[in-house]
Amino acid sequence: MFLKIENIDTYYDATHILFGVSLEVAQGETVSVLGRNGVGKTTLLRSIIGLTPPRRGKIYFQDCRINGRQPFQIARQGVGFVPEDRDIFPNLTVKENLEMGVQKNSQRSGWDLDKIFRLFPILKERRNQWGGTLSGGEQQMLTIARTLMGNPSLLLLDELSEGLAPLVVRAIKEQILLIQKEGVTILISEQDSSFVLDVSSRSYILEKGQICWHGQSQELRDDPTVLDRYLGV
Ligand SMILES: Nc1ncnc2c1ncn2[C@@H]1O[C@H](COP(=O)(O)OP(=O)(O)OP(=O)(O)O)[C@@H](O)[C@H]1O
Repeated sequence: MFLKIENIDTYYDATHILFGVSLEVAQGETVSVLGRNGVGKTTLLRSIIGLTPPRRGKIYFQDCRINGRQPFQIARQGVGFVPEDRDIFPNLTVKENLEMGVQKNSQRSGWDLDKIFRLFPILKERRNQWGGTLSGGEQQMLTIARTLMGNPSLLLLDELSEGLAPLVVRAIKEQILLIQKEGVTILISEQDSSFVLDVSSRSYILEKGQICWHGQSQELRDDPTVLDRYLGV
């Protein structure tokens, strides 16, 4: 299995957040993690990248045990994390921000400035502007693009659509579909199911730090009662 999470428990100090979470993502697949505010979606992604390592359980990436390794080591192995808070450098230009994403000595290749600019034409237009002058949606695209410059084979996307206008969300959705076509495996956390059910083949629903449902995204699209129950939409 490409990514395999076995029975993890994650804490912030004494606060127990994830309870025996297990999840799998196959190579080339896009999987979504859905759940209301505060159920532990971000914590799950932070557990994988090693920012908040689980205290119990195991995480395997490409059959290597990664929990216990440092975030930079996990990133070097090919896991890219796009955090919720659009973590760009405001005082660097768009092009410089992208260059910061390059991982030297990486065995993986595929993404360069030309390819990124084909996927995100707006970033090409803005390439000499300061990162801080971009709109929220453009900053979100820049964060995704910078992470792609590190040639991740697994991309962790945390609540991309938060606070963005529907038109921007639609553009980002199209970009995710193109990133999938490049063979990147994606795990995406979202509160807004309408956005992710169209891009993911399978979904997991988190409630109070536990997986309470998993199955085909199609099932959630066809039967809104499950979403009603767990997401209250
Ligand atoms: N650094 C921290 N220290 C203590 N508790 C935290 C910390 N970060 C998050 N939490 C708590 O952990 C729980 C899970 O938070 P998490 O951010 O993983 O949820 P989420 O599902 O991603 O929700 P959101 O939509 O708010 O990001 C919440 O109750 C939150 O208050």
